[in-house]
Amino acid sequence: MSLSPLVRNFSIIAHVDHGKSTLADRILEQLGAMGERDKRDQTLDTLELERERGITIKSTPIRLEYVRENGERYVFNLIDTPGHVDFNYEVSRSLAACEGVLLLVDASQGVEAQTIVNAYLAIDNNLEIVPVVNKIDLPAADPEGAAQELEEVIGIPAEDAVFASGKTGVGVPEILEAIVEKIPAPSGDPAAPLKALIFDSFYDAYQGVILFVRVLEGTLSPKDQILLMNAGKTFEVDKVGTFSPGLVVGDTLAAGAVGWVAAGIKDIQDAQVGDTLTGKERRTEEPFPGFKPAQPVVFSGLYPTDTEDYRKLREALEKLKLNDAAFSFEPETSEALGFGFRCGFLGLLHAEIIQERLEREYDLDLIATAPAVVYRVTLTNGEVFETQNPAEFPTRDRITLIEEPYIKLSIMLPEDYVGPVMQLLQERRGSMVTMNYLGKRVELVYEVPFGEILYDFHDRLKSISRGYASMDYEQIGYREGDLRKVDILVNNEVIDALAVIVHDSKTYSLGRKIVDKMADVIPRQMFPVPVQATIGGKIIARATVKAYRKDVLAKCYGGDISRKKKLLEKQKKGRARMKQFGTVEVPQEAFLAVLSNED
Ligand SMILES: Nc1nc2c(ncn2[C@@H]2O[C@H](COP(=O)(O)OP(=O)(O)OP(=O)(O)O)[C@@H](O)[C@H]2O)c(=O)[nH]1
Repeated sequence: MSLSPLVRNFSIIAHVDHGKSTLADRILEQLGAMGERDKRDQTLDTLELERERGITIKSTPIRLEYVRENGERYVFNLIDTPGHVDFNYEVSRSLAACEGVLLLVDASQGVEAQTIVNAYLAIDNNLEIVPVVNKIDLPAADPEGAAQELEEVIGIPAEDAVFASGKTGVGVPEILEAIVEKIPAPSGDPAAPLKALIFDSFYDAYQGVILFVRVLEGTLSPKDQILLMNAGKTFEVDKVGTFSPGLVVGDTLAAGAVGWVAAGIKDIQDAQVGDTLTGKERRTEEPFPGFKPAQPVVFSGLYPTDTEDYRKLREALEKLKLNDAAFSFEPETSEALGFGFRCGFLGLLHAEIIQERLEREYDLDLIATAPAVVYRVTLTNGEVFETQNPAEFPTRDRITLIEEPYIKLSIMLPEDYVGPVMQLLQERRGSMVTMNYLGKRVELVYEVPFGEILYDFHDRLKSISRGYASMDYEQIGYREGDLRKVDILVNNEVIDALAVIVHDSKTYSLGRKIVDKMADVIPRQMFPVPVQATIGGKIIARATVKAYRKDVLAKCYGGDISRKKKLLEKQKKGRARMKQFGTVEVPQEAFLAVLSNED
């Protein structure tokens, strides 16, 4: 007998801050899943950093029991999804493990950029959508307006929306009923060959990698020999179980179930999100479609400020990597910064999180170089290679074609700010795809080079729109770009770690800004320090860090001109020696000078 008719697998999706965690907690509370011990705010967000930043990074499913008024008992598997665009692939895999979603919209904010993107992820996965207009307790709430927007923008009938508040709990019983009524039970044949989708994983020091899986077909039990189809590796299952919250050991997981598997997997690279489990002998015909290996798209160099910390940094990176298939690092040497690592991330937030964890949890002081995307370069000899390290960029005369990654960016904003935001997008080399009016709000869809939004785009967008604009994006592949490498020289020496790749139209303005900013932050030396920006050896901007002027003449009250000359001569020599032997201290700020390119 299969239990699946009484199972509901679902997820909650929403724009950031629309109240996903709060509502999830209220549902947990109503279903009695939160013992006093666990009753902290927002059980679903686990990492300390997640709490502080108020965002969800790792998905943690929870198994709940719901008893209807007529006595029917249901098992709800609530699968949480990360709340940031860097992790959209993880979101899409978590959704693939569900039959339905609660789509939350803040009643005072209405539909935002991430509401739309998430709703489409759900539609692409053929999921049933239960629309929920949340935070209706707010004085500024306009539940009907928000429901209407859902209908206009996404095509979900306004009358289907459940009005609720995660804060007061109103509407939560209706949501639970809607989950039973609208979201289909999982299907799948428990007797078929095993087919299970990995939608998340983490590394446990004792059991190895723990896989979070949705069983689509067949059954999974301890001692089973399994094959990870994309990785091409086989393992023996140690334990399986469910979530309650926390890992609870069970006997088997049958078609329709959401649970976890431990199979002595040591390397998280072997068990990537999106891969399919099947039997080693009795295989399913096709893996679950849409597998994408985790691939870093943003790169930055990380160097210990204290060279003694190199080993400590390596060990910390290795530990973080155990738990994060999407993070990569390899040793790199910079003439300026010494020994460090070139690290790859899913996006800027991911980069910031890892850096912060290194500094906090591993007590490391780091210098991070400006983040860069992956460029594709075709050389005159026909060779094509990808590089994300400006220091490795070939010279102009060896290049026939440079391509850069593009994204499709959607922005929701009040119509009053459309002009300035369009101007910002133009500055960032964006081209418009569509513009939709929704009452007093507008959805702008643009195609923009990814490198152009890496730095301060989001902050600028927020400040231009007084915080009202929201954005989301997806990658759409490579396009030709007229890009140049700008080198930065301090004291006439190229500082490799400061090189940046920039569009031809921006080389002069960016070069100017970088050298000015650097001249500002580099401490004064005993001699003047030139800071220059160059392209292919040609200087395009220059600034000088002024020297301290030791007032050697102060000692010669008037008096002898030859003595004055001698002193000045002496000072000049001293200066030359300093230049020769002295090293200029370049502070971390200078490495990020490129980031403040919009001042
Ligand atoms: N008035 C009111 N405030 C709410 C309600 N639900 C959430 N909030 C507040 O809205 C803010 C965001 O809530 P969260 O539950 O953290 O939002 P979230 O969608 O989980 O955020 P992410 O995890 O970043 O996606 C918090 O300050 C909550 O206290 C509600 O129903 N009514």
